Amino acid sequence: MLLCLLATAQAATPTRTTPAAAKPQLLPAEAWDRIRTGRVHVERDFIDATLAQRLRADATLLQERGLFRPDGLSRLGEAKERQGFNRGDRQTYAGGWEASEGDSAARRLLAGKLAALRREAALALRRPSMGRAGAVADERSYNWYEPGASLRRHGDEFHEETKGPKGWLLPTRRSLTWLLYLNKEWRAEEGGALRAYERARPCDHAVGATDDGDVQVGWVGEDREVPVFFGEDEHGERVLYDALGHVRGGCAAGVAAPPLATIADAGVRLIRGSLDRNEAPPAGEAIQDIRPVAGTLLLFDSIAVPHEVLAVTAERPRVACTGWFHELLPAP
Ligand SMILES: O=C(O)CCC(=O)C(=O)O
Ligand SMILES: [Fe+2]
Repeated sequence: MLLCLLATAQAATPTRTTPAAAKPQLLPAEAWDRIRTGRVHVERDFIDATLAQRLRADATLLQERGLFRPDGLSRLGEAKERQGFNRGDRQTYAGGWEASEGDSAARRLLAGKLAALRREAALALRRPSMGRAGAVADERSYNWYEPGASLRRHGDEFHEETKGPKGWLLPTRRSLTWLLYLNKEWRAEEGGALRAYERARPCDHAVGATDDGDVQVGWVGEDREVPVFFGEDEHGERVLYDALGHVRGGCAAGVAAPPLATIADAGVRLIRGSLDRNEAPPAGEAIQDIRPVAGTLLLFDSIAVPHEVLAVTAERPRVACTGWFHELLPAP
């Protein structure tokens, strides 16, 4: 996390080689290149139709048993129960993945496949702590959207410094987002697309965080996108710096949680997860809409890619299985 990072930042370029044992098996090498440089990978038929059908039936049964809770986009610092979510919001399964209720065997099958995916991702993306089963948290759940429901634009993870009192509380953070859809023959007219906001211009660098764990907070660059990270140098000064090693802002040591907008140089485009009401979408983004068809897996960096779920216009619910692979945070 320290500013020997200016040297390590360079190491995050695509010149690295992947060890022979790291040969991707579940996904092609291009998938990991896309994800590593801040794009969404879409893998159709990650699970077969039989398992998708079993998981859909399982989610439906758990929903009928009242085990889902409305769970829109939480505002940091406010208790979820007080945020007034209802069935017009996304609902998530509130029981455990290992619960004996429903088709636990189908859930176990998926868990096995996801564990293999996580190991492969840890090697291919060089995020070693993500590969440690048991040592690092995994989140997974079912998501349920009644007709009309949607999920506003958001990011899945942020720099701890920007989380207020919730920052630095946990030993891990979300590293990689996976979304697996369960909707049989879902048509475009049925809405509910996952809208991803990728960078319009190409990026040649690893996004999300440096090898030392400094988390990405923005982008710079003219023709190509260069990620900007936030960390501390050896004197305790707070520094924004890009993947090429250039300082892009900062402030003196001892300033706790400085607002990034006040310490970033003018050219830095800070990552915007959720937007304020009436706020125009940030420049430099490209929209990608993905239909949530059964068996389709989406994978992307949890920090670099804001996204939303467009309103479901179908007369049936939209069902997904979603989660995050975590990695260890460096000590604050
Ligand atoms: O249901 C989906 O497709 C996306 C869910 C999501 O973005 C989230 O839970 O953070
Ligand atoms: Fe999300």
